[in-house]
Amino acid sequence: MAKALITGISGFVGSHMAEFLLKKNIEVVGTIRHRSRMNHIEHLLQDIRLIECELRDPFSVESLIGEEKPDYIFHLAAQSFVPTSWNSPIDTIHNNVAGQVNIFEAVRRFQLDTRIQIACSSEEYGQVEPDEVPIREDNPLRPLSPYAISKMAQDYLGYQYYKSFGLHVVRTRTFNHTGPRRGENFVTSNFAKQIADIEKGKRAPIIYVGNLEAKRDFTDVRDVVRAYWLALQNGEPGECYNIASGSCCTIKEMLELLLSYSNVQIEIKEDPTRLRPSDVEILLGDYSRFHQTTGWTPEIPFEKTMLDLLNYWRSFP
Ligand SMILES: C[C@H]1O[C@H](OP(=O)(O)OP(=O)(O)OC[C@H]2O[C@@H](n3cnc4c(=O)[nH]c(N)nc43)[C@H](O)[C@@H]2O)[C@@H](O)[C@@H](O)C1=O
Repeated sequence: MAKALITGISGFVGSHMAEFLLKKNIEVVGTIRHRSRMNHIEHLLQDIRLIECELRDPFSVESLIGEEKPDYIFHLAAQSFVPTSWNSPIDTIHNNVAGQVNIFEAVRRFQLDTRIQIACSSEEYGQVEPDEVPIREDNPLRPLSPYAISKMAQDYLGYQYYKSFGLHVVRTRTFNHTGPRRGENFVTSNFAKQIADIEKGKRAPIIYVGNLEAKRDFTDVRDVVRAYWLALQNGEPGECYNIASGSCCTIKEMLELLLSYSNVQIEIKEDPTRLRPSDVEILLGDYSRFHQTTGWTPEIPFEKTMLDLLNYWRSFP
């Protein structure tokens, strides 16, 4: 039986990745930290193994990799919220970069032929010119946040460890993704939760928003984890691939879709604290390189993703 290690298994994507791999009969081991919340993976605890590991600590990572010797690593653990990266830039960069270097070094030390997927991001493209969409992998990277810098470093470290040491690293540059369990800081989940709370009478019928003009390309998380699996089956080591839906909408259009699923009358109000020092205007991805290599296409329509997300928040008392 093949064995997969998922870093950040208790997180949004990690929990969906674990579900996907278990259905494929892969043995699943995941890293958690002492303060990790377990609510996303409670239903899986019988079928997975959890190991406490601080990825920033090289000793912790070395003993984990040496003990487990996984066939696959899905490296999903990260500080992934862009606004937090302005408040704690060094922490974001250190967390995201050091954790990954520790994994690479441990795989190298034990001379494993582990296949490693690393979760890079469309945020790396940053400032995109109107004639550059849909964005291809060879577009210049013009990062606009410390988070984007941390992901560029992860991305290029993946390239470098492949070139220097032959590590089997596949770099997935994923555009926005969402679905049930999405953290409530992120815009889709934040708006869905506000609507669900208004429906329950827990708050006044006013939804607070930030920049509604930004355009984003959303993929369902369940399509994304399938892409990560295919990246390690058929992806070229050292290569980077866009994972995207190939279409985008404004945040306003996304909000209107969510509101169309609700019967309550809701007022929209801008909350200035939700505006960012600089916001990426448009992210629209061309995923043809990944499609040609793996045959992947996104399958779940955006309308279903957003309804599932709203119903997820409605399911809480
Ligand atoms: C690919 C990339 O995708 C994600 O990064 P993100 O695009 O920053 O995601 P988000 O959901 O925080 O914002 C999306 C857009 O929505 C705007 N927006 C408006 N109003 C609110 C609002 O009220 N809250 C938030 N959070 N955003 C708002 C906000 O200004 C931005 O333009 C992460 O997964 C990241 O890890 C990643 O890699």
